[in-house]
Amino acid sequence: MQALLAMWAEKFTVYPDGAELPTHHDHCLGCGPNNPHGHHLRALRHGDGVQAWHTFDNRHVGAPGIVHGGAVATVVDDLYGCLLFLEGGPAVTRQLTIEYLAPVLIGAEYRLQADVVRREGRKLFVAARATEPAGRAVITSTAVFVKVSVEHFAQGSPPGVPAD
Ligand SMILES: CCCCCCCCCCCC(=O)SCCNC(=O)CCNC(=O)[C@H](O)C(C)(C)COP(=O)(O)OP(=O)(O)OC[C@H]1O[C@@H](n2cnc3c(N)ncnc32)[C@H](O)[C@@H]1OP(=O)(O)O
Repeated sequence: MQALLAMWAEKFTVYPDGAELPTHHDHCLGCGPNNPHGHHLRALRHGDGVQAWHTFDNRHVGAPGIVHGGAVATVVDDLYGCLLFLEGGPAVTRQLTIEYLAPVLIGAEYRLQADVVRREGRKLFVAARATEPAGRAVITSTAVFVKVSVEHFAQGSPPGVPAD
């Protein structure tokens, strides 16, 4: 676990505009390339925020043809987690809200954008949206993240080690 924490710490560096941001780790449900249940999200720096183009597949279906709301929340939460790479240190989700404005469709590509709205002590207030190619927003979101030390994550087992 200590090696993983050290690797995370190295990811909090400078990323130029347009650069692809790193994954949190290989098995992350949002962005990990080696999680077979995951979303494999890839995020880019976009100005002071992050953006991603994302297509949900049938592993994340709720009503037929429509993405499960929890899957949408997972991806938005993870996109905020990518925004942290621009903040210079880790934080965790304390509150997450999603406004589901229109169904998110399986197989359709959406543009996701997340930005820091304001910083207050150890709190980061962030906002995100997903839009169709034509520009209509299908979800909007706000969240409160709380900055933590890298050691916060030592509470869990390393990925690949069964917790049960
Ligand atoms: C690359 C590696 C990185 C790793 C990245 C890993 C992958 C990222 C994935 C995406 C992100 C996630 O899923 S993260 C995983 C899901 N989240 C978690 O597991 C977090 C679980 N919660 C906790 O561990 C704890 O509650 C903490 C550490 C967040 C905070 O605990 P605490 O220190 O006791 O503080 P707490 O009382 O809860 O409140 C913290 C501050 O937030 C304020 N606060 C609380 N609720 C609200 C609210 N709704 N709106 C405004 N403010 C609020 C409080 O007033 C307080 O302000 P003030 O008094 O400070 O002013």
